[in-house]
Amino acid sequence: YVWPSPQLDALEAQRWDQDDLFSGLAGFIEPCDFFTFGDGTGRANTADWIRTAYHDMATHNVEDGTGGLDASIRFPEEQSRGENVGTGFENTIDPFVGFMSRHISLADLIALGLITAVENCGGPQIDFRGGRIDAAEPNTPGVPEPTQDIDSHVASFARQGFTQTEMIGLVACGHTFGGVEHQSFPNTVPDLNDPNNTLSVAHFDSTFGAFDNNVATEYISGTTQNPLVVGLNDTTNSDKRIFASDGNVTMKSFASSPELFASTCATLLARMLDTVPRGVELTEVIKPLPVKPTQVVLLLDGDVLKLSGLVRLFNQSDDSSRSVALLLEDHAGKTTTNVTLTQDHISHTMGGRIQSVWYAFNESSEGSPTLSVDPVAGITKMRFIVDGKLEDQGGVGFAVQDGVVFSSSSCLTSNRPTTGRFDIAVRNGLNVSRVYLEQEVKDDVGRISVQETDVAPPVQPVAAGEAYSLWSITFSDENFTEYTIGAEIDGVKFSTIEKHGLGDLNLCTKSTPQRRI
Ligand code: HEM
Repeated sequence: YVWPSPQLDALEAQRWDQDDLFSGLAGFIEPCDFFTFGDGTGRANTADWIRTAYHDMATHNVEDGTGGLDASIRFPEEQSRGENVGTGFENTIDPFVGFMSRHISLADLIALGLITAVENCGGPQIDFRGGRIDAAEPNTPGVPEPTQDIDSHVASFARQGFTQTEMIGLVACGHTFGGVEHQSFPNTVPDLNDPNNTLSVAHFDSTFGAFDNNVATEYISGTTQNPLVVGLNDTTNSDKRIFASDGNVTMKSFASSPELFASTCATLLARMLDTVPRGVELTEVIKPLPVKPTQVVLLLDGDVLKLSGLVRLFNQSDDSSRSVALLLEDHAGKTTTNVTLTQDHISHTMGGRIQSVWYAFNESSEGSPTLSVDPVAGITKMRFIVDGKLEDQGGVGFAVQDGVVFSSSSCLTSNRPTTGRFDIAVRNGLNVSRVYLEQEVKDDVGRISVQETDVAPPVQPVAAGEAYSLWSITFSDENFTEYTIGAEIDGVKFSTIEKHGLGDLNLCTKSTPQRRI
């Protein structure tokens, strides 16, 4: 895709900046057997995340198109069903909710949780598409349980959209992580009395925090301790029935080839994540942009436009001799700025297999982290030159919108109660039909939408330098909410990326009057 695209940019960051400051779930699963939810050992967040994705998806019905990966597992009503025993779902959803935004649903985060867990803990790369929609209500029950017989399991996976062979694959791909906990399944797993496994979790294989084919090699060699294969209670030995249901052909192939196991899991897990209710349209597979501007902020500050941001070079070594230059093009088509950028930080993805190097939009590490641009000339696009090679998305450049920007003349009119004025600078000569503040709000089932508050056009134009006029709105805000700025320019909606809140503003002083023409 071509940058900027607000939703794809956000999904791309969450998917490919797995351990970065701004996004990334990987911090919750380092090391891979890390467990954050309550005291005790033997469980791992990775396993909870993978099981959550499966149980959310497993309600799908291919016939009527209902159910699927839609975060319906967040509803207490669904979590309290016998088929969803345990605390793993809460453990998964609690931290994920903080990563939701207008562009990323909880269901997308559940999908990304599985991908991050598998990729960061030794597994293959999994294709990710975004655009899942969070359900408004619980789905019909439908998660398979270990007490059911093989015919029920085959029928259950068929209802979810998977063949018998695919069922064997999916169960093995999931059960390379985690295990069965005594508290949830006391008849399958006894109290283990193990000081290194205080939650008494009988693991499916000897490496419960890692993706590998041990679940298959140990099963085929007869050394498996999988509690759903060698459990004392044969009624709950569902993995035994499933794995053996094709005469062990599939499990033998997994045991003899870690590569085949990994590639089969990559395909099956991607399909599992893309199993969504009928009518939901997923995006294209989110590929990493090789050169990606991020956190790009343009503000009007007095008589200058200030540009700040970062550019990420994906899959690059940490090379101090690399040169990265930023070129800015103005409304007349001229390149007005050509600065050499400084390295800012490094991030990793896929468990350290891929590294990204980030450069900040400032000329030196000591300088201010912004570039000044003449507002009259303005800015229309960015280009980068990396070690002499032009990076401009095949000629289109990286478009920057300078038509409607936040003005740093915004200030607090009163501290108690908190009342403030947002000044929004609108470029003269543009066809701007609306300016509004955007606030992310949650509905009564936790889904995020955007609430718009119109900013009335000024009664008389208020000049802000030669190129801009100010539209202002005064409002009180007890909740210190943050807003993005939205506008309709030539009938097309646009939003700033950065958020502003009254909490960030200083008290208005006499030196920030509004000038009138
Ligand atoms: C017939 C199908 C399946 C049955 C009967 C089944 C059964 C179970 C049971 C009884 C547990 C123990 C849960 C606990 O102790 O709280 C479990 C755990 C787990 N299952 Fe499955 N499962 C099935 C399919 C799958 C699939 C398809 C996946 C993923 C692709 C999956 C992923 C997991 C994971 C990761 C855990 C470990 C959870 C943890 O350790 O916290 N399962 N499964």
